[in-house]
Amino acid sequence: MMINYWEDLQRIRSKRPLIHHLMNYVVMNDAANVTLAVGASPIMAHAREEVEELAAKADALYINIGTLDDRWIESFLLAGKAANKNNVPVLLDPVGAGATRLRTETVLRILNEVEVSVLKGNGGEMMTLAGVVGMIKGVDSLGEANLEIAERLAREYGVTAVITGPRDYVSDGKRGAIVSNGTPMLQYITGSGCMVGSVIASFMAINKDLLIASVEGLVTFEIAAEKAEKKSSGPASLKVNLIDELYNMKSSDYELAKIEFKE
Ligand SMILES: Nc1ncnc2c1ncn2[C@@H]1O[C@H](COP(=O)(O)OP(=O)(O)OP(=O)(O)O)[C@@H](O)[C@H]1O
Ligand SMILES: Cc1ncsc1CCO
Ligand SMILES: [Mg+2]
Repeated sequence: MMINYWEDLQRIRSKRPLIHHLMNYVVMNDAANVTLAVGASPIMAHAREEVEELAAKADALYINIGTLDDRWIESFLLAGKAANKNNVPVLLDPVGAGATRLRTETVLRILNEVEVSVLKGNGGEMMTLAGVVGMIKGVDSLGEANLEIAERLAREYGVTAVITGPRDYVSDGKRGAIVSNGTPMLQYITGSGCMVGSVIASFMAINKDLLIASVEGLVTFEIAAEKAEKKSSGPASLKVNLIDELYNMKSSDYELAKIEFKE
């Protein structure tokens, strides 16, 4: 499959799509910086009084349940429905699904009431949603998934499923892809999963093919992370260098893409 990574990154940079985030408090600032570094325009807003207005005008909506409570949950649903009404693609990150009943039930409620375009979580979260218990500790995954689980989730929930981890598994129910870029040091930055969501959402804003947009987001973020790691002495410098590498991405960097497609 031919993917125009560089052309699509240029489209993000020239269009500067608005990415409306309902992003957890832990990662809010980093997600905004990552979104800017790829060339899109972030807004972090979760007040129930404004989310419908913003989601309706956004180029993509990113719902991340990381620091949920009653008010946030109301806003997730309002924003998601407003996005649906206006054909704005929706990415859902089910942070900590399986860790508590509230998280699992909230994700299922959103999937039921909102048409989610891309469902992206780590192995434990996504295996929980596929009915496999005990694979999550707080927000951390206790195991790696596989392409079959991604395909099952895609079919069951009518989404493009993205499962992150040492290898990332992507499926739209028909086509599948495995991305093997990245570095283990990403596990030591809180919110690396949340941040890759911002990059995927930026590609979703300019590419209607959700499987390809997901792969483009994963590959872009993870190649930047590989380059950043070479310049870093630990997680703190990795995070700073990662934002720089996203900003400084070159077309030749995409030669590092490690991707396998399954039809
Ligand atoms: N062992 C690894 N090797 C290479 N890349 C990895 C590894 N583990 C995670 N990654 C990459 O790190 C990013 C985050 O994935 P991960 O599954 O750790 O997310 P997460 O658990 O949701 O993170 P967070 O909750 O901190 O946001 C993805 O781009 C993933 O591919
Ligand atoms: C650590 C943490 N806790 C809630 S959200 C979050 C960010 C990583 O998922
Ligand atoms: Mg996560």
